Amino acid sequence: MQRLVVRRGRSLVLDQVGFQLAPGLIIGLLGPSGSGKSTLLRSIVGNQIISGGTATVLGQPAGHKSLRHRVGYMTQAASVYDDLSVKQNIAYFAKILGQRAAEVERVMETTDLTDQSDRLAMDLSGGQRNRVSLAIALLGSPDIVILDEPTVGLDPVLRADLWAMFSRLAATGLCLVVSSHVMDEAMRCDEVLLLREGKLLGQMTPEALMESTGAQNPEDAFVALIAAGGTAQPPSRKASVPKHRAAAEGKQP
Ligand SMILES: Nc1ncnc2c1ncn2[C@@H]1O[C@H](COP(=O)(O)OP(=O)(O)OP(=O)(O)O)[C@@H](O)[C@H]1O
Repeated sequence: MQRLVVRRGRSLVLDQVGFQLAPGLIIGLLGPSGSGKSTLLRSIVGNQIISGGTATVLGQPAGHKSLRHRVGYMTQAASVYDDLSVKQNIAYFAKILGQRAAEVERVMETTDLTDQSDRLAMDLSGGQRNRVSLAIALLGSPDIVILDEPTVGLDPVLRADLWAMFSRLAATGLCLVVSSHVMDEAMRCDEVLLLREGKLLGQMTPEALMESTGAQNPEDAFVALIAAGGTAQPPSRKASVPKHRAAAEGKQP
C-alpha cells in the first residue's frame, strides 16, 4: 500500500497509509475500534473505493480479477449458514469459487474440522464457527489471507488454538493479515501494523515495538508510541524471524 487514502462520507478514514506484506509472515493489524482496520483490510481485498494512493497486491491493483483465487478473506461477521453442516457450508462456497470436492476435504483437514464435517453450524462453538470461516477463506490455496478480527469473542484457550493454526499456515509460506483490537495479540505476530484514527503509527516486529518503547506490555507500548508521535519506519525484513521458524529452530523469536 502506498499513501492510501480512504474517505467515507465526510470522514477521512485512512490517511496516507503505506506498508508492505511478505510471504510466510503473520502481520497483525492492531488498533482500537474505529481506527480503520476493516477499511484497510477491505482495501487490500479490493472491496473498498479508495480516494488516493495505490493498493497493489501480488503485482496487481487490489481487487483485480486475477487475484480472485489468490487472496482469501474472512470478514468480521462469520459467513456461516446455521442450517447447513460444516461440510455443506464449505462445499457451497467451493462451488461458487469453482473449486473441486477435494479442496473441501483439504481445507477441512487444514483447519482440523474433518471430525466435525457433518455437524450443523448452529451446534458449533464460537471457535469452530470461526474455523469454518477460515476454511472458506483458504479455498483455492490463496497466497494471502485476510482475517478481520478472527479471535473476537473467543476464550483464551480457543484464541491460542487459532493463533497456533495461523502459525502453521504461515509456515507453509502463506501471508496472513490478522486484525485485532486486543493489543496483547501483537506478541503472536511476526510484524505489527499499528493503526490509530486512520493513521499508521508504524510497522515493526512486536519485539522492536517493546524494545523501542521500553514498555512492559503491548498496550503500554502502543500508548508510548502515540505519545512519541509514532514511527512509520518499515521493519528490516532481515530482522523479522517468523515465529514458526524461530520455534522450529528452538530460538526465542
Ligand atoms: N459507511 C460509512 N460512512 C462513513 N463513515 C464510516 C462508514 N463506515 C465506517 N465509517 C467510519 O470509518 C471509521 C473506520 O471504521 P472501520 O470499521 O474500518 O474501523 P475498525 O478499526 O475496523 O473498527 P472495529 O474494530 O469497530 O470494526 C470509523 O470511524 C467509522 O465510524
